[in-house]
Amino acid sequence: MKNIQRVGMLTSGGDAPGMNAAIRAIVLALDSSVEVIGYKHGYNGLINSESIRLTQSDVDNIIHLGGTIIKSARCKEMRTSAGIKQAVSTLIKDKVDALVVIGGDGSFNGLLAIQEHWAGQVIGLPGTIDNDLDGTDNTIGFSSAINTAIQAVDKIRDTADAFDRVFIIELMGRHSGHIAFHVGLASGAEAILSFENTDTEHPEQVIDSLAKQVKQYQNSCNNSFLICVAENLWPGGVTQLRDQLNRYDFIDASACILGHIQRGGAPSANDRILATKLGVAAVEALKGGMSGFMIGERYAKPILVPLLDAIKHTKMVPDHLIQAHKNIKAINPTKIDNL
Ligand SMILES: Nc1ncnc2c1ncn2[C@@H]1O[C@H](COP(=O)(O)OP(=O)(O)OP(=O)(O)O)[C@@H](O)[C@H]1O
Ligand SMILES: O=P(O)(O)OC[C@H]1O[C@](O)(CO)[C@@H](O)[C@@H]1O
Repeated sequence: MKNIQRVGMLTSGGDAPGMNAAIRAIVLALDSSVEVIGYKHGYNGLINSESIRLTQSDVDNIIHLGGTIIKSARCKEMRTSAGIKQAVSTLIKDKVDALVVIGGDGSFNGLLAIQEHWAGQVIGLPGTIDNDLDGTDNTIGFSSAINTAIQAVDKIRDTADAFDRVFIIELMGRHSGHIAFHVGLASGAEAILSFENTDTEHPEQVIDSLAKQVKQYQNSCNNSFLICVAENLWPGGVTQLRDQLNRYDFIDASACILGHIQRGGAPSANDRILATKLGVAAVEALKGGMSGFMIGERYAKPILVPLLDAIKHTKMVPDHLIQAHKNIKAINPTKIDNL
C-alpha cells in the first residue's frame, strides 16, 4: 500500500457537470490524514501556484453542483516546455505525492507531459461533456449535457411544430458527434448529421438528400422536421446549412446553436454516480501505486486505461445507433423522385 500524504487535484478544459462530484469522491475516499490541494483554473493553478486546501467538510455538500469549485481553464502556457517545468516545480515545492486531473484529452496530454518530468503518481478522470475519450463508455458530464440539450430540443420541437418548420440545431462536441447523435435520437430528430454519417466533401448531395426528406415528410404528415448537427461538422456552420436549405421554396428553416447551456446545470444522477464511482476507484489506484492511467468505465465497472490509450480519438458513435436512427426515421432518398 503506497503511503500518500499529499494529493494535488485540478479540473481542466471545458467544465463538465459532475466534476464537483468527482472532487468530492476523491477527497472523501482518501484518509482524512491525507492533505488535498486543489489547484485553481486548470493548469494555471499549478503554473502560478494558485491553490486551496480541500478538506472533507469543504466538499461534503457539492455533489449536486454544476461547474467546478476549483475552477477550470484552458492554459496556453502548459503547452510550452517552460510552462510544464513550472508546473512540475510547483508540485515538488508543495511536496505533492500524486496529481489527479479531471478533464478531457487535452488535459491528459498535459498530465502526460508532467509525468515525463516528475516522479509522483498521475491519474486522470474523464471529465468532459464530449464523451470523446477512448477506453471509457462514458465521460463525466456527457449524460448531464445530453439531458440538458434534450430539454431544449423538446422546446424547439414545440415551436417548430406550430409552424411546421424545419429547425437545424447545433450540438456541442468540438470534433465528436456523441452529443449530437444521442440528443438527436432521444429527441426524435428527423435527421442527424454527425461525423460518422455525413459526407461533408459533397455538401450539395447532403443538402439535396435532406431537401428530399423534408419534401417527403411534408407530403406524408406535414409536421416539424428537426435536424441535429454536430458542432464543427458543416462547412460554414448551421446558419450556412439553413441558408442552403432555404433555397428550396418549400422549406422555411431556422437555425439554433444550443451552445454553453449544454455545459451548465446540476449533474444528472448518472453523472453523480459515475463521478463518485470513478473518484473512489482513483483513490484505490493511487493507494495501489498506479500511475499513468485514466480511470474509465466499461460495462458499468471502473477500469484502468493507460492515458496514452485514452487520447487516441478512435471512439466514434456506434454503428448500431446510426442504424437504429436510420431504421426509425430516415427516408431512403434513393426512393424519392428528383425534386
Ligand atoms: N499537448 C499538450 N501539452 C500540454 N498541455 C496540454 C496539451 N494539450 C492540452 N493541454 C492542456 O490541457 C488544457 C485543456 O485541454 P483542452 O482545451 O484540449 O480541453 P480538454 O481537456 O480536451 O477538455 P474538453 O475537450 O472537454 O474541453 C489546455 O488548455 C492545456 O492547458
Ligand atoms: O468554452 P469554450 O472554450 O469555447 O469551448 C467549447 C468547447 O468545449 C466543449 O464544450 C467541451 O470540450 C466542446 O464541446 C466545445 O467545442
